[in-house]
Amino acid sequence: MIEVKNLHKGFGDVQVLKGITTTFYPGKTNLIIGQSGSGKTVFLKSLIGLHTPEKGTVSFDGRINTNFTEEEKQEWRQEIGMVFQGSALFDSQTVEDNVMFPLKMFTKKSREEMLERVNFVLKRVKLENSNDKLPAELSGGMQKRVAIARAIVMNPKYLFCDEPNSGLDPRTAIVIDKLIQEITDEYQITTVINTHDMNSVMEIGEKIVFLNKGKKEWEGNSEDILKTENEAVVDFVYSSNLFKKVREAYLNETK
Ligand SMILES: Nc1ncnc2c1ncn2[C@@H]1O[C@H](COP(=O)(O)OP(=O)(O)OP(=O)(O)O)[C@@H](O)[C@H]1O
Repeated sequence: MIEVKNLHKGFGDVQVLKGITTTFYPGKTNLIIGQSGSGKTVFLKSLIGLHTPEKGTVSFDGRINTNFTEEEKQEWRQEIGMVFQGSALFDSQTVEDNVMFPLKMFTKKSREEMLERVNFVLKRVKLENSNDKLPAELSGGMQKRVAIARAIVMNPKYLFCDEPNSGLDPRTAIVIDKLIQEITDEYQITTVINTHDMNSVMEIGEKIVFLNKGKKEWEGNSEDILKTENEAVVDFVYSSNLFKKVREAYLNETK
């Protein structure tokens, strides 16, 4: 569980996060949405310790990250998996080496043990028999799956994904979303995803936090978002005609 309390972060005179409080539970896909510039990336970076908040706390199962000793910080970092925009794989390394990288960095496992774990996670993302391929030989969706395999290879408690669907066609995007949701549930990971993708909001939004100008404007799940009358959420989420129609149909059905 990740508990965020009154989080503030600014740069110089510009206050970006203005007191955000929310809780992310294990086994749930938690989505952060909001307009460009609303503070989603700064928020995610503040959670993983890349930004230090001026005020407020982020606690990971009761442990406040800014209070960690150097040793505790190292341990905590190993509990975190990350999937970046554009996958961020090492181009010159094979799939196997990419996925094995965190194990080599952080564990003292033997090569056989590492390989066993790599093969396990590659199978989990349905990429068995791709060990020797280079990222350039894979489609965007497959690269994303390698990135997910690498993110879970250390068996993380927390998974952070920054725009995991960027650059993918809608069908592949849903496959990736579902995979993240399944893995989150299966291993009871606390997963936090920054997204622009309204399909993701509807498909896997078990908890959605809507940021507006650095504040938490609204939170709820994918069903709540269909019912909400919050103007800022409605303006943002239902700016497309398609989603407007989906909402109208839902509201008519549930009248
Ligand atoms: N390192 C920084 N120094 C100064 N200002 C920053 C820094 N990082 C972000 N900002 C500012 O914080 C604000 C929020 O940026 P952020 O990247 O979090 O938005 P976002 O919601 O992720 O946007 P997008 O959806 O376009 O990625 C912006 O006005 C940005 O210019």
